[in-house]
Amino acid sequence: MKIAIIGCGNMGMAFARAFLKFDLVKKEDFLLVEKSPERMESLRGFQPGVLTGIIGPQIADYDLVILSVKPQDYSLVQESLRSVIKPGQVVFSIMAGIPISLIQQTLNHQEVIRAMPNTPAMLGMGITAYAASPEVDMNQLRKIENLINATGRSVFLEDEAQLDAVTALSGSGPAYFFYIVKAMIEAGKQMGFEESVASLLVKQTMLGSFHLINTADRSLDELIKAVASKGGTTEAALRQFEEGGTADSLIRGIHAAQQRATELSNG
Ligand SMILES: NC(=O)C1=CN([C@@H]2O[C@H](COP(=O)(O)OP(=O)(O)OC[C@H]3O[C@@H](n4cnc5c(N)ncnc54)[C@H](OP(=O)(O)O)[C@@H]3O)[C@@H](O)[C@H]2O)C=CC1
Ligand SMILES: O=C(O)[C@@H]1CCC=N1
Repeated sequence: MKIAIIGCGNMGMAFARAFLKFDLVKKEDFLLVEKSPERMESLRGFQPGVLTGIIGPQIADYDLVILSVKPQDYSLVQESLRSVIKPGQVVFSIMAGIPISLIQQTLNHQEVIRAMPNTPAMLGMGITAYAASPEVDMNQLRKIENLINATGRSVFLEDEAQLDAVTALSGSGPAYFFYIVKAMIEAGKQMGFEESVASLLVKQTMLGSFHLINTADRSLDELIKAVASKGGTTEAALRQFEEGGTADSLIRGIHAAQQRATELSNG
């Protein structure tokens, strides 16, 4: 399969590297389009078949065109892509918020898949939800699913509208996790630990706790209860979180992310 990637930043290259790792695509079968001169320079080491700063007619030679620019940059991309894209090519967008119908309309092109991955895709541990226009056939869809699975796990959504919520939950989710880890390390520093020690204590706690969630035959409430002894230290912390509205605040934040995804679709 020959793949063109437009916007070769964090996510575009996470996908490219995952495809390479599983031998799904050869290096010479990549066309990388990147605007940033610094990024272009670093992409030379990847040795793609074609590395360019502009969208040109050679795009028509590629089976799949991945759109991985920021949603705000899409209007410029569509202006040049519209005249070179050909029927039969599949457009695969990971841009937050931009609906399939808008991509179809702006590119005058019907075969479109919209997906929402997350940064653990860089390690092959991502989760990607995706939806497809009816014009994408089963054969195309199967090939795309194989590609996505090189970056981790995947969920097909019948209802594209759910992708804004996916964006808020798992797309942005890694940042929420890092935010909580950072706050815990900060608390450790305030209590007198070197950053390295605080970091080790917190990271290993998160890793072990994650495995407990995944393997222990207990609900989250039961897992919390098993840590929080009556009248003990954990209860003191949880009481403070409740009084400060920590869980509510996280939930409100996730709704705000969903709202922002919807705004991005409106330009
Ligand atoms: N980061 C994440 O966790 C996730 C991101 N996404 C989505 O993925 C997309 C990319 O995000 P991310 O990889 O983080 O962004 P990056 O900024 O890392 O990468 C985007 C790249 O596209 C370049 N670019 C902008 N305009 C053009 C153009 N016309 N032609 C070619 N290249 C262009 C940018 O250059 P310059 O910097 O000069 O503008 C930049 O290098 C976004 O739409 C985002 O919504 C989805 C899921 C998770
Ligand atoms: O913050 C963003 O807009 C993108 C989408 C999901 C993660 N990053």
